[in-house]
Amino acid sequence: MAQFVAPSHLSDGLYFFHGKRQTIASEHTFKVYEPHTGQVVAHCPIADKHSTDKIIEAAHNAQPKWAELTPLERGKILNKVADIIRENQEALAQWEVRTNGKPITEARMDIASSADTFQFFAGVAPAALKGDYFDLPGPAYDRFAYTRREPLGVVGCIGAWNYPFQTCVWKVAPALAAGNAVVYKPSPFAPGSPVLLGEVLSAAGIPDDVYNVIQGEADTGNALCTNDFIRKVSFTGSVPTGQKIQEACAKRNIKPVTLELGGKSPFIIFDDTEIDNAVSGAILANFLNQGQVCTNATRVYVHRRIINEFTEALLKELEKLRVGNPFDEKTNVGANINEDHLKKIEGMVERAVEEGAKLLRGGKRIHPEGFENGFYFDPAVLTNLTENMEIVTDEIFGAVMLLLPFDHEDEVVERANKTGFGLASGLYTRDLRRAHRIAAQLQAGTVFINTYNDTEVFVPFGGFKNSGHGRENCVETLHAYSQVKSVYVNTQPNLEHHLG
Ligand SMILES: NC(=O)C1=CN([C@@H]2O[C@H](COP(=O)(O)OP(=O)(O)OC[C@H]3O[C@@H](n4cnc5c(N)ncnc54)[C@H](O)[C@@H]3O)[C@@H](O)[C@H]2O)C=CC1
Ligand SMILES: NCCCC(=O)O
Repeated sequence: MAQFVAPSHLSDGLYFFHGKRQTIASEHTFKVYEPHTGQVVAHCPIADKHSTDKIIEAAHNAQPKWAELTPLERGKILNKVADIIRENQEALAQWEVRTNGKPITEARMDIASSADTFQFFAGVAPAALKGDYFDLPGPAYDRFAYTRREPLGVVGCIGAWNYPFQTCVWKVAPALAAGNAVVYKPSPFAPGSPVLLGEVLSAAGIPDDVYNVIQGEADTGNALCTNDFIRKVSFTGSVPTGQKIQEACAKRNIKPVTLELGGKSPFIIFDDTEIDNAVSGAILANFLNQGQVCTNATRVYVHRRIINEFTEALLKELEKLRVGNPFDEKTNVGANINEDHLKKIEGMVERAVEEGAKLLRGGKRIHPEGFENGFYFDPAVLTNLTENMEIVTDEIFGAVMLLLPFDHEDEVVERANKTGFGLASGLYTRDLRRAHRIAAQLQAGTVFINTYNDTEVFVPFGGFKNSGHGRENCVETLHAYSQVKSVYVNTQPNLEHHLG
């Protein structure tokens, strides 16, 4: 068992199988960018169907031995994973910044919470992966039934790029705790972190081929979804890709899917709110991780009576915002994931302004000194918007805050729910009765009251409506990575059996 030492570069291998970092031969590659410098740091080979199938087959062969361990035995290994992550928090966080461009202060939190995730699933698995017992007619010791909770086999996971390490952990920790093997395909925009996780898992004692990383784009993802050995797919990404994945997972054999998809969350600020608190909440809800958070509350509804005061306080607070070098401890907003994504956000802001929106600040690419080629965007605040503008209806996935006035509670709830998405929502008020009345009406998987963007490993996370189905981060997740077998028992098989 090798000790985990964070590598200084990953260009020698962005695959993980047979228990170590590897590369493969391939005719096709994609470029790996470092968002904060804008430099290409690797050319990653793309796994075709043949390579994908081979790695999945090895996982299929390795899984039964892992499944033979009891949940407690597996949990001991997963607790070691948590320990190694904590011991290497700084090195892993530095890698996360290089991979994704986010501020180091945020990356540290992502890594710390990933350790908690392994610890949580290690701890709950022995109690949660349990069966039931049923009496059948006759003496209880002659005939009864019981259930067993068994792993599914090999689970295929496909991730987005905004939380490269954490997204991977949210899938891998429960899947492994339940006794499955995993084949993970990261986003080609942030391929490194799951490979580092592989090295951590091996150092903790996860057997070879139980955890694997393959690389590629849509074709590789599709090869994963349509492989017969894959018994479940867990996906984090956009709604259109989620639709394709759900379809692909029904094609060759029926695979259950967990879909964590996009959002367009509303954030409602009532006129009884302490303005400074609401300003901090709105900034957290919009500019965390450069605005690249699925739960982001871009639609900020502010009561008309306080919207001027709120806007003034917000713009004043945003004068302190520091955009730039993500390794600087004082930076609040780092680099966007890549140039195309940055252009997409700029384009949405430009079109909104052409349609009549008023840009109050930011909204353009910037080139901080020393990092001129990095993908930096000055967070935007827009007002003078209407509900049917593209920027108000479509997911932006960038640092753009939209200010929309409202007059009445019923009106704002209706506007908040008028979207196909249903991932998250938030509200600020001092009136607790109103807060819970609205929480009950909002069509979203998570509601934040006087707070935003909290995620705890023991609280369910997932979407309503087109934002997906299934939950991560809770005991229920373990059930989604396992299946129930019912066993009927007759301890007296020699007794005469009566039909009917
Ligand atoms: N609900 C949630 O927990 C989260 C949702 N997201 C959502 O993810 C999106 C941003 O991430 P992106 O990487 O741009 O999403 P995306 O949907 O473009 O890609 C996600 C992953 O799917 C793969 N993929 C693309 N086409 C595929 C296909 N046909 N078959 C199989 N795999 C395929 C990509 O290579 C990537 O690994 C946003 O919509 C965001 O809201 C992001 C993070 C969390
Ligand atoms: N820590 C936030 C997770 C949500 C997301 O992946 O966008």
